[in-house]
Amino acid sequence: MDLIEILLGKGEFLALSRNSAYLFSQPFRFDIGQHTVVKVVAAGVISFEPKQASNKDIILSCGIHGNETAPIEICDALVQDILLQKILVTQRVLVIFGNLRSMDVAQRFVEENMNRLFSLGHDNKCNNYERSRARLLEQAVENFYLSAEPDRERLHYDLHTAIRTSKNDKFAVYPFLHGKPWSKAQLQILLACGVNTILLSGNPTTTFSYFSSIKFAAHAFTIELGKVKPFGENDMGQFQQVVSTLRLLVSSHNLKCKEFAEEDFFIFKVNQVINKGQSDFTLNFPDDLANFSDFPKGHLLAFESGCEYRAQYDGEAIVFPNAQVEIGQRALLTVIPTKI
Ligand SMILES: O=C(O)CCC(=O)N[C@@H](CCC(=O)O)C(=O)O
Ligand SMILES: [Zn+2]
Repeated sequence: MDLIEILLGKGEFLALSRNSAYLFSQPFRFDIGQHTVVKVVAAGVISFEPKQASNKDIILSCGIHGNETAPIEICDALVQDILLQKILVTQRVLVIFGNLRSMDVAQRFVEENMNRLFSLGHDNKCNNYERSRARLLEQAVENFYLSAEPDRERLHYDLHTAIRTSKNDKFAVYPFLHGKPWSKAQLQILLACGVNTILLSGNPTTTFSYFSSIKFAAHAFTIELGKVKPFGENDMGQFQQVVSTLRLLVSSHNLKCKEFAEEDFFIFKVNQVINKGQSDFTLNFPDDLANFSDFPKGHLLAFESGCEYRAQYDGEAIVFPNAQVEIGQRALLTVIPTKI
């Protein structure tokens, strides 16, 4: 059996990408039935294009951090079902399994956090797996969006899970839009996915979602789906809404969502981005404290030589605390409630 027959017969694109990446060293394409063109871009990168007219270009990425397994399992099952003709795409879809090597070692990354490597330009001075992979993924995104008409709707949902538990279990980071309006229609899609908590970012970042947002005006989000678990240990019942909504999104012409209502959401804006400046950076709360735990004004949140970081508002909450990051990288976000 050749590779295309194996993909169409078993649908195991991710397994082959991880076990036999050499099979995907050159791009290739094939058809599913009479209706869909499949383009295999590289190991872990595959697109599906309906032959009939469509109006959306949708990117679903996962595994940018290799130990965030629930999104990887969700996208793996989706790709299998498309290849096996259990789902018929009606929109152009690019599915990206980001950091294949870090999946193998069940780590967030091998050498460097890939989600700090986008929009950096093609600087080859320091090279490693994550840097070259980030460049490949940027190129795949560019090719995917630019090979269709520009007036189509572009979406990019970059699916993650958080290192610790979260009081608001599923939440999305809305990248900084430089003054452009937030899309309420997009928030309704997120709500249909079971994501009712939104963090409005106030600055440019080097994340994958910000890259697609700023460079291609895509509706892009980092979407956090619960807490990191090893492969096979996710309770997939927790993801029914996101699974069914993403499947509808790629296989319908017009996903119907309910009307926007502010009270359906918890909206926060980022108040402080606290970067680790010294090796002795310390968080002043327990390792198992959940994301979105809040503090009174003046409470000491973290400290390091020469610096203290305190809550500036009553009710300021912590998100993504991580004292183990490299010096210079984000070790903590604080957020405060807001409205849009
Ligand atoms: O739980 C954590 O500390 C990190 C989970 C995660 O990977 N989050 C993303 C957020 C990206 C963004 O701010 O848009 C990350 O840290 O890369
Ligand atoms: Zn992540």
